[in-house]
Amino acid sequence: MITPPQPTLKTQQLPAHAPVVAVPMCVKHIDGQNYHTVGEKYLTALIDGSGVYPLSFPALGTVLPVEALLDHVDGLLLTGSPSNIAVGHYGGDPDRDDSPQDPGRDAVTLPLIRAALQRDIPLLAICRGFQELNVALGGTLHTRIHKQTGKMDHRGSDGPYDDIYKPAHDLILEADSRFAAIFGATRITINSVHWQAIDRPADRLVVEGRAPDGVIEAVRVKGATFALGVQWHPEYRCIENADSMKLFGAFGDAVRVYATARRSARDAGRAA
Ligand SMILES: N[C@@H](CCC(=O)NCCCC(=O)O)C(=O)O
Repeated sequence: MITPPQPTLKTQQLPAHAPVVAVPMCVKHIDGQNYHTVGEKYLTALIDGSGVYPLSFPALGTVLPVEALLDHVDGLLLTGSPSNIAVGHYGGDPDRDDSPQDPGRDAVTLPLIRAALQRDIPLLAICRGFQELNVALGGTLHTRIHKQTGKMDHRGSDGPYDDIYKPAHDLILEADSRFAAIFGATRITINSVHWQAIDRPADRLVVEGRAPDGVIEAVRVKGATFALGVQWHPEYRCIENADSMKLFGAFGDAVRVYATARRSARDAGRAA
């Protein structure tokens, strides 16, 4: 039995014109109805860590023009989720029979990632979002890392939350990587709450960090101003972790630069 979710962390007051970051939601089935949800810790991490407004976006990609969303936002955050990307999107081995699926989310995030990268919108992808980034760009996944010879068990415990998201292993970063520059270090300690992981990284991804067992944990999109993916959970109690605040702070800085340019272009269009 998992103890109730962590208490809502203190959230700062944002300036009126703080930039806006889109956060695609997941579909949960409760009592026969669909609910569109997002974990609160991602929202408070954007507010407290990045200084931006989160804008949750429903997983209705088959009826909503997801690309139109990008005309109104300054960044994209792809959250984690217990659900897995449908294997059909990357041609991998059959997933476990009881693998939780979320086709509604798949239908939004995979095209949204490609569209955001075409516009060079700042993007931060976390856990499932990290895996979506790889699949959207043509990469593949392992569906059960703990079954791989020589790999650690990267799954979280059964609770309570502080145990699930406790520090689990080191992250070893390439010395010349964007992440090493953000953290000011080539080795940090991270949490781990995932069954799956990148198998073949997409051609556009630079692998910047791995776990001690070689599992890919940090990637950067080649040629993008700010498009980073992480397999761990920096959003969890973000304000209590210096490395997490550095990562969300760097994301917020990139979003503010993009927002300024977007507003200037919009104002110039109005003046014309
Ligand atoms: N289902 C995938 C991705 C794991 C993941 O995103 N875990 C987070 C769960 C809840 C949360 O913190 O948002 C896998 O198992 O690899």
